[in-house]
Order: sequence, then structure tokens, then C-alpha cells
Amino acid sequence: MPFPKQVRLVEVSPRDGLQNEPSPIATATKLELIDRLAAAGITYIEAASFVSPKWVPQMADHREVMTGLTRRPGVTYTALTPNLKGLEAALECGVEEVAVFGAASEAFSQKNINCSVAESLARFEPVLERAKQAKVRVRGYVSCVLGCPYEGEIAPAKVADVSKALYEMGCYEVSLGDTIGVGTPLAAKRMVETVSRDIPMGKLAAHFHDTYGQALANLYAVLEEGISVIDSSVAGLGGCPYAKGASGNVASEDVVYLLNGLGIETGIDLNKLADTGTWITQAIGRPNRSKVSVALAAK
Ligand SMILES: CC(C)(COP(=O)([O-])OP(=O)([O-])OC[C@H]1O[C@@H](n2cnc3c(N)ncnc32)[C@H](O)[C@@H]1OP(=O)([O-])[O-])[C@@H](O)C(=O)NCCC(=O)NCCSC(=O)C[C@@](C)(O)CC(=O)[O-]
Repeated sequence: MPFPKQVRLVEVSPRDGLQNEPSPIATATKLELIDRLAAAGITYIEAASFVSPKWVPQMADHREVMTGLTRRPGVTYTALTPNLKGLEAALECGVEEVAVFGAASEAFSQKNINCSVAESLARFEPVLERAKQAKVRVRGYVSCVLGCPYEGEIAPAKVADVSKALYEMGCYEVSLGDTIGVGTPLAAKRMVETVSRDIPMGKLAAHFHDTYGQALANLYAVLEEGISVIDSSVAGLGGCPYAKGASGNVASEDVVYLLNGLGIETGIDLNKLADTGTWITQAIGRPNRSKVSVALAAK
């Protein structure tokens, strides 16, 4: 299949990128990050997470983040909502889109959201219904699509089952998460090919972590399959608190550089994005894991 002409980047750094940070990050820093990302041309930003502050303390300021945003036209600001409680709180903050998050692994589902995969799907149904009433779109995540920190290998058929359930429930897009970044290109290709038997390719997104340095190769493989939505995180920030060994998401700057080289449009200003990566890593005292950002800064 030819590469897509355009790719939409879903920037997850304010949520996935920061959620695992042990020291509190000021709300003002999060807001500045979100605004700098939008100024660089990112049109879809996952800004916060309406989860329990006991589980993920770094996301405890979700209300302040969602209500403190400077909303730029053409940019969607979204948040994770694992249950009705989270959705109601997000709606109060005027959120226009949310995401539910499930897993293809039973053990990960228990560790991450304290319920089985079947229970999670039952929990998401009223979230989807309420969101529909409120005219709020819902994205679905599936974690551990290429491996689980507790169960090891995950069958593509299991990924397809959970993805199909989310899609049929009303999620407009399903994001396939290699939570611990263990995937390799052939496995990524086969997984996407299996899931796309039930869900149109245009409704799938790739959410790859770079723990084993394979994320860009895996993205290239699934772009060839027709994937046209990619989740990424500036400076490669990221990691899930409930996935031991999970490191950062693929760096947005590296993805944009790859896509530019392939002649695929994103509408993103790479230099501004790289500056944002340099700024946030300095602000929170983390190494910049984007090779492109580091290379551009050294020029
Ligand atoms: C899902 C729950 C809440 C279930 O947690 P639970 O303990 O089973 O829930 P509960 O309904 O029994 O409630 C327990 C307490 O949590 C509160 N509570 C209940 N719901 C909420 C809420 N929405 N917001 C705020 N508070 C909430 C509730 O009010 C109560 O408070 P208490 O009475 O003890 O004071 C919990 O397990 C949780 O918050 N987990 C967080 C998981 C998480 O955020 N993980 C990281 C994101 S997922 C990810 O990173 C993967 C992804 C998406 O990036 C893709 C990939 O890479 O694979």
C-alpha cells in the first residue's frame, strides 16, 4: 500500500509524557508546554488525565490544566477518562473529546485500572453513552498490543478483540499501544493487519514507545500498511506507571523528521517543535530523547 499523503500527530507529552514524573510539575509549566506544542502546529493534544490522584499523583491538577488552557482554533485538547466519574469531571471543564483506555492483557488491565478486560469494557459503555449525550467524541486505547510486562507475548487476535469491542461501542478511533516498546516491525505489521480486518485502517492509530529503539522502524512498517495517525511525545518523554520498564514514547521530532523525509505532510514546524522539546526537558530536568532535537540544537 502507498504511504498516506498526510499524517495526523497526536501529541501525548502533557499526559503520557509527564504522568510518570515523580516530582510535581507546576500547572503553569504544563500549560506552557501545551501552548508551545499548539504554536508548533500540533492540532491534537492530550492535555490531562481524569484518573485517581492516588493512582497517578502527577495528573491531580487535571481540572486546572483543562480550564487553564488557551484554546487555539483548530486544536483539539483531550483528556483520559477511565470511568463515569472522570468523564463528568472532564465535562465540567468543557472538554471536547476524551479517551478511554483498555488493554489486550488481563494482568496489565488489573494493574493499571484495577479490573479485568471484560469489566473495563463494561465500565466504558456508560462513559461512551454519556459522552454521546454530551456530543463529546471518544477515542479508545488498547495497551500491550505487542507485549505485556506481566504476560509476555500477546496474540494479535486478542488485540483485535478488544479493539473491535471499543470500536463497536462507539470509539471513533482506536490507538494501538506498544506500552513497553518491545515490538519489532514484522510483529507490528502483523498486529495492525489483524486488527484492520475488523476496523478500517483510517480508524486506527499507532502509539509506540521506544524502549528497545524500534519505534521508528515499527512506525515505518505500519505506515506501509496505511496507518495515518501517530501518537508521539516531544523529546520522547513518557512512561506508564503501571508498566515496569516502560520508557518514553517515540519522540515527536523524530517522527516529524521521518515523515518529512517520506514527503508526508503533518503541518508541523519541526524547528519550533524541537525548541519545545529542548525547553521542556530543561524545565523538568530530563534528558532529551529526541535524536533530531539534539542534532538540531547542536547545529
Ligand atoms: C481507574 C481507577 C480510578 C480505578 O480505581 P479503583 O480504586 O478501582 O476505583 P474505585 O471506583 O473503587 O474508586 C477508588 C477511589 O478512587 C476515586 N476515583 C475513582 N475514579 C476516579 C477518577 N476518574 N478521578 C478521580 N478519582 C477517582 C474514587 O472516588 C475513590 O476515592 P476514595 O473514596 O478512595 O477517596 C484507577 O485504577 C486509576 O485511576 N488508574 C489510573 C491508571 C492510569 O492513569 N494509568 C496511566 C494511563 S494508561 C497508559 O499510560 C497507557 C496508554 C494510554 O498511554 C497507552 C499505552 O502506552 O499503552
